[in-house]
Amino acid sequence: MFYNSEILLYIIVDFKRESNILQRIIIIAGPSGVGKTTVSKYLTEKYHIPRVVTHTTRPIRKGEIPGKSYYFENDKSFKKLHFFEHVKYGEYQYGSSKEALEKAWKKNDLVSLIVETDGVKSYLEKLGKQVYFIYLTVSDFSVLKKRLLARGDQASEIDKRLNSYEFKRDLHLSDELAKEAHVLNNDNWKETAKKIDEIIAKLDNE
Ligand SMILES: Nc1nc2c(ncn2[C@@H]2O[C@H](COP(=O)(O)OP(=O)(O)O)[C@@H](O)[C@H]2O)c(=O)[nH]1
Ligand SMILES: Nc1ncnc2c1ncn2[C@@H]1O[C@H](COP(=O)(O)OP(=O)(O)O)[C@@H](O)[C@H]1O
Repeated sequence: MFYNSEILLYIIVDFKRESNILQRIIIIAGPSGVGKTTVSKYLTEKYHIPRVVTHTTRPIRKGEIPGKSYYFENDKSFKKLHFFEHVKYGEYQYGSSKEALEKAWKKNDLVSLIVETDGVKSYLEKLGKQVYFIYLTVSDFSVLKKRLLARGDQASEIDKRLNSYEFKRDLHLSDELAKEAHVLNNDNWKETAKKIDEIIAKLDNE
């Protein structure tokens, strides 16, 4: 009897894996400086939730680690990659691969990914209910520039970023994405961390 129920449990777990019910992805979006990387790091450090590493042609920033923050590419190497989705943001290319997603899912059934809002749409279309979409925002957009300066970004890069079409677009959500989003205000990190803890507890119980 005990043996049979063990087999049954194995079949259920295996079925869930096969049908991808267990594999989920927390997608984090929002404007530059809002705290996407900070949230992703918190998920990794506190909950061992790995981040799907994406590719970019933008220059590496102070404090970033190649292969961990991003895979840093040039225009030629970027063209050779096989992407799940890719976009131009400002003057640089960004893209995520199915291989990187599978690699992260091999480590853990719950992973995180940072993308801009067109990327969010692609993931929602392709992965549907496996996606938990967090949109980060702040009450006063003027803090974003201050945070980018405090992060040590170059002033010239900050100006280009803040004036880009994509940055301005991602200050707000389209109606279509708003329906799917869990909006999190990140004015205050302690409060944000508490809200993330609640989200993880909820996801663990689903
Ligand atoms: N669609 C898509 N967006 C990405 C990808 N990787 C990063 N991004 C987005 O590209 C934008 C610029 O990223 P980054 O240069 O690191 O600037 P940050 O927002 O200031 O940290 C952000 O909105 C990221 O979410 C990707 O693989 N696909
Ligand atoms: N709630 C917050 N209050 C103040 N500073 C924050 C907060 N959240 C993140 N930061 C800081 O703001 C800067 C930008 O955060 P980051 O996570 O890199 O943003 P993003 O990845 O969205 O561009 C970092 O220096 C980070 O430490």
